[in-house]
Parts: sequence; structure tokens; C-alpha cells
Amino acid sequence: MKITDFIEYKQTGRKISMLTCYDFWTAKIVDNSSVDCLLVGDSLSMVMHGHDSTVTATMEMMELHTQAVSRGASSKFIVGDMPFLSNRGSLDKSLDNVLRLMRAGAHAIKLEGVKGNEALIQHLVESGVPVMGHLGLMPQSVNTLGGYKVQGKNQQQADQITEQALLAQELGCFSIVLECVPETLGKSLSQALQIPVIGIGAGVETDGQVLVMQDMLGTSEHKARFVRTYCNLQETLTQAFDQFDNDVKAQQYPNADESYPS
Ligand SMILES: Nc1nc(=O)c2c([nH]1)NC[C@@H]1CN(c3ccc(C(=O)N[C@@H](CCC(=O)O)C(=O)O)cc3)CN21
Ligand SMILES: CC(C)C(=O)C(=O)O
Ligand SMILES: [Mg+2]
Repeated sequence: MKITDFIEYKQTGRKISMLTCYDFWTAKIVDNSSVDCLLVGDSLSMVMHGHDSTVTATMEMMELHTQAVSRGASSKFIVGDMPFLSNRGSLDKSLDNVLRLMRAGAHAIKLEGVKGNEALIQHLVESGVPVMGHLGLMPQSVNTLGGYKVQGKNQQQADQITEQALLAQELGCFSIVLECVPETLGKSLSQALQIPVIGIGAGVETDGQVLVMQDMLGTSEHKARFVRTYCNLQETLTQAFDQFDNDVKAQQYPNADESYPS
């Protein structure tokens, strides 16, 4: 998938699949799959580093993981997530951080919220950086929201999100992520916009879906309502680890074929 496909797929009604990806080995596997595009999400601070929110994600983390994904998934469109406050200082500082992600191998960047980011979004788009918006539940605001709750439940909130989404489009965003909203809002927003809306917990009527890879593989402890697990990797891996441990202790590993003859 390339940048121009986003609008084309929207126009032809072809749905867009996106997964988060944080490392080289899963990037190589997903590169060989039919999944359309990848997000090096700031959720990596939680999934890969064990932090309890995305607030502690750093540019260093995002840069290193984007580099690894980019080496593994050379055929995929890669979006890099701007970590908390990395785009909230001066324009110069924000540009510096965007450049770090682009140099690390991102083809586009994503940032949470439109309000307060208008000038930056416009400047990036004019500078040749595709920008993906992110509305609805914005996890970097967990400390002001008081938890990961469904957003846009009343009409006033829904109207506000719709307004922000239209503004994102106007400022030149090529797509937006819409997280954790009622499916009716997912549908109406997708219909209202010309750019594709990639949903996560926004119902089936959006223009595409994104999930955290570890959630869909079944290795995450917490399961939000929107998560569908496509395999039980937790169980598969535990079995493999226990089998190895057993074989070692029973001297069943290594056998002659796995040893060097004299
Ligand atoms: N592994 C992982 N997957 C994610 O999807 C994800 C992260 N981490 N980290 C950053 C954010 C946090 N996200 C979350 C986390 C929890 C819920 C959740 O459990 N929501 C409630 C909603 C309850 C309500 O308001 O009704 C749920 O029951 O689904 C949603 C999104 C999405 N993002
Ligand atoms: C959940 C997706 C949209 C995200 O922003 C992330 O993984 O950081
Ligand atoms: Mg994110």
C-alpha cells in the first residue's frame, strides 16, 4: 500500500487493515502477509516495555522500534506515532522529532488530537510529511480522562469529534484513527469524511480497522471490548517454553543430530 491508495481505497470502498508492529521479527512475518499497513504505536511503551500507560513513551523508543520495523517490513506503509508532548513544544522541536521518525523509516506520522496542532499539521503536510490524525479516545490524555473510556457517547461530544475530524481533513491529514467510540459515530464520521477513517473500537462501518498486534495474537492480559483474538499465542509459547525446559531436564535435548560429531 502506498499513500495514494488511502484515498483510492476510500473511494472504492476497499477496507484498510492496519496492525501495530514494534520489532524486526514480527515485521518480517507481517511483511509477508496481506495486511495493508503498519503502525509503530506509542502503545509499545506498554506492550514492549511494561509501562502502565503511553505517557512514558519517548522519542528514543519510537525511533529505535521504527528502525527495527522498517528493516523487517520493507514492503509495507509504516506510520510512526508521535509520543506524548513530542509535538507540543516549539515548531522547531516538533519538526526535529518528526524528522527523527521519518529518518527511522516511517512514511507518515500520527499524532493525537487536532486542537492545538493545526499549525503543525499544516506545516508538516506542506513540507511533504503525510499526517494521520487520531480522535475519539486519545490514550496520551489518560491522566485528564481518568481512564480508557468510550468517547463521544452524547451528541455534544460526538459533534465535537466530528468537527475535529473535518478540521483534520481540511488541514490535509490523509487519514484518521478513530478510537473507542459508539459504532453510530464510527459510521457517521466515515460517511462525513473524504479521507479514510481507521477504527479501533469504532464499529464495523469505518473505512478500516487497526489493532495492537499482541492483542490479536492473544498475548495481552487486558482485553478491551473491541479486541478479537485470532490465535492463542500465549498458550502456544508457554507450551514451547515448558517443552524445552522438560527436554533439558530429561536430557532429551540435544539429540545426536543436534550435536557436533567428533
Ligand atoms: N495492548 C494495548 N492495546 C490497545 O488497544 C491499547 C494499548 N495497549 N495501549 C494504549 C491504548 C489504550 N487502549 C485501551 C485500553 C483499554 C480500553 C478499555 O478497556 N475500554 C473499556 C471501555 C469501557 C467503557 O467506557 O465502556 C472496555 O471495556 O473496552 C480501551 C482502549 C487502546 N490502546
Ligand atoms: C491503538 C493505536 C491506534 C495506537 O495509537 C497505538 O498503538 O499507539
Ligand atoms: Mg498511539
